[in-house]
Amino acid sequence: MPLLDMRDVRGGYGDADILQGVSITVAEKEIVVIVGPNGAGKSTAMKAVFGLLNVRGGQIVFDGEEITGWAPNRIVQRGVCYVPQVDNVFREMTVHENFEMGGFLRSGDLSAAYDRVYQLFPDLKAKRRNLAGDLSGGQRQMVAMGRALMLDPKLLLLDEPTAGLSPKYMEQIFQITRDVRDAGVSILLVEQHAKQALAFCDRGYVLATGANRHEGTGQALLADREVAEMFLGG
Ligand SMILES: Nc1ncnc2c1ncn2[C@@H]1O[C@H](COP(=O)(O)OP(=O)(O)OP(=O)(O)O)[C@@H](O)[C@H]1O
Repeated sequence: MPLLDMRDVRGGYGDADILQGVSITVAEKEIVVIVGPNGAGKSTAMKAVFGLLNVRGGQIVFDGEEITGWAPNRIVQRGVCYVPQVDNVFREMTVHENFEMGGFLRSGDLSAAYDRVYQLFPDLKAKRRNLAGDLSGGQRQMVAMGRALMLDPKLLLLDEPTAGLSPKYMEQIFQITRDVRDAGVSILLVEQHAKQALAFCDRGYVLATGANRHEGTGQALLADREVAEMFLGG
């Protein structure tokens, strides 16, 4: 049984359905990427998992329990964390304070959680007293991921984590995403950099106009002529 099983989900923000039947699964310790043209509903599909959408059809099962219609705070408690594309750090707080905020919902000793994030993001250790707003875009993205990881999620949702980053930082974010997976966390991410993301993920989904269009291993999708011609720029 997959960790996340989103089946035939329909829904939107107001009355109109943006998702017309989207099905996505993520297995334990798997990195799954959602790609597709602008406005395809990639971010919306991810928001549906996190309870940010009016879901009007289909169902979302996480770790054996149906979470369709749950509020985000309850979904967080169940083990899913979401890193939005923008405004994902407290800019006026230090790196360490951002991590503290991340751990706020957890009780008990957080020292192991701090050790883990500083191990994953060694660059941030030296910058732990710097304001998050003063960091580079790539480092801010790491703060956002670290803050989410303070909650020790089973599934991490990343909305375009490499948006606006240089190729060097993009590769670094992908590498860190692998490290996070190797530490036992499953990952679902939305990516604009479709080629690079398909090359790095385990499995991918191509969405178009709010519905599934293609799915397969990253390598299979990269090798698919139709996917290449229609979605990857030939
Ligand atoms: N908060 C919102 N309220 C109303 N409509 C929205 C909202 N967010 C997105 N939409 C609409 O939903 C559709 C799908 O948007 P979504 O952001 O999921 O696309 P996407 O595939 O992630 O593309 P992009 O790469 O452009 O972000 C678009 O038509 C968009 O205008």
